[in-house]
Amino acid sequence: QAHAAAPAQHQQCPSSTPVALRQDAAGAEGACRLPVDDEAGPLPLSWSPWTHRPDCIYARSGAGTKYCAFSNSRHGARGVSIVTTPETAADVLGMLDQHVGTTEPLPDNSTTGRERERQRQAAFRIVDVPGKGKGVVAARRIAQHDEVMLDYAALLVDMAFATDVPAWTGYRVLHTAAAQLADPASVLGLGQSSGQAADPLENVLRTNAFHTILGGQPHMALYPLVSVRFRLWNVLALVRTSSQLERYADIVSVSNQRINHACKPNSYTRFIPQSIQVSVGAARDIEAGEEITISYITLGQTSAERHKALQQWGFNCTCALCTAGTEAVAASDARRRQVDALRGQAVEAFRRRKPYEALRLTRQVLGLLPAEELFPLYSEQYENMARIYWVLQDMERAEENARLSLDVLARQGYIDSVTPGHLDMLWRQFERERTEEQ
Ligand SMILES: C[S@@+](CC[C@H](N)C(=O)[O-])C[C@H]1O[C@@H](n2cnc3c(N)ncnc32)[C@H](O)[C@@H]1O
Repeated sequence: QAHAAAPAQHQQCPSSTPVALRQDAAGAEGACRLPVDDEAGPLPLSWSPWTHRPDCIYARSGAGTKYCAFSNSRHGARGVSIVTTPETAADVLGMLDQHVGTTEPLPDNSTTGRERERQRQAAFRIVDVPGKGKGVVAARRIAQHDEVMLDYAALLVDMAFATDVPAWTGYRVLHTAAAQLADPASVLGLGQSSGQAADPLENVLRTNAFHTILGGQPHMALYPLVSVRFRLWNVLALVRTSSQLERYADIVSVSNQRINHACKPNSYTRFIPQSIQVSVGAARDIEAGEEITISYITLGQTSAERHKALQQWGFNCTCALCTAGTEAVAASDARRRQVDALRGQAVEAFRRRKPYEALRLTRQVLGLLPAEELFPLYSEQYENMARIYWVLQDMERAEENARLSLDVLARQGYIDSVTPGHLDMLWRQFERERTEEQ
């Protein structure tokens, strides 16, 4: 209620991006969305654009903090449900507006949306992959940086919800959120690699959720197509009710489309906060029939480090690199250790004001990256080259490398295109770093 009374021109919505930086209409007008909860009126209009009346519970502690299930069953392909506070829900409406507007046609209902979806679908198909269950393979050739798939978040849950709410009612709200999706099976049918938690939906979250910031707050998010395991320690301490199990028993077995892990993945994921989507892009050209893979863990680790990291996630990796012969694995490990060491040495040399040494070391790193297919590191290394040339006042080479760095980001979709504005931002950043160092 507090922000309803504030003068419109000075308003800043509670936890969201400052008004000046917001692209959505509500932000531009300086008007904050009013939080709605279960006390909103009985008519759909009162809780619009949510398609269901919010189902809310109070947190165990805290001055009347409420969490509710907010659903719009028409968002994206299968609806979206967000279990969060009314304030966060109000904040994220700006993001969802592009897709949840009650008068605007939804992208997936429009001809172009359907066509785009059809083309995307045509890029991959789901097959059985020996030793890994289901997997995703390219149905046609996919060029480097082309989008392989684009997925909407289906279920988002505030991280604090898990520990803040009483278990039984917590499960109720969670299951209400899932049931209100246009396609509840897309979430409830996701794999559960552990039966550790009492509730099946909790296991699904533990197995598949991405960490996503929403309205400034950490949330777990399920993107059913992309769905990647994400370890959540002690997040949900909730219990199952047998009636919920019965209700879902017939849909929990539905199979889903998901991407397996590889230690030299051919694809990468990118979060699109404006629409709460995840996009999967090709890190290199992918041939028809090749399995689409992403990395579940930090890229560039050695076999022992990867084994340890993946053990925590509950499986032994059988990707091409891990099952290559002992010699190939040892050679890869040696290169990875070298990349790691050289990156550190280059930074250290630069810090000690030895730019030519830093240049030599960075060039060596760049030379090792293709063999290990560590694509995300290209942008960072080209930026370092630009930084060194900038210090050496060789602006021609600085710009050349800055463009290479930005070009990688543009091809990954992080920026629309490389503009002089982006170059200026880099120069300003280098300038700031120099001032801070002095
Ligand atoms: C998010 S799911 C991926 C889809 C899964 N294959 C399925 O059929 O539902 C993650 C699970 O797939 C399997 N998996 C994924 N990548 C693997 C890999 N590189 N080696 C072995 N198993 C893998 C593991 O069982 C893992 O727990």
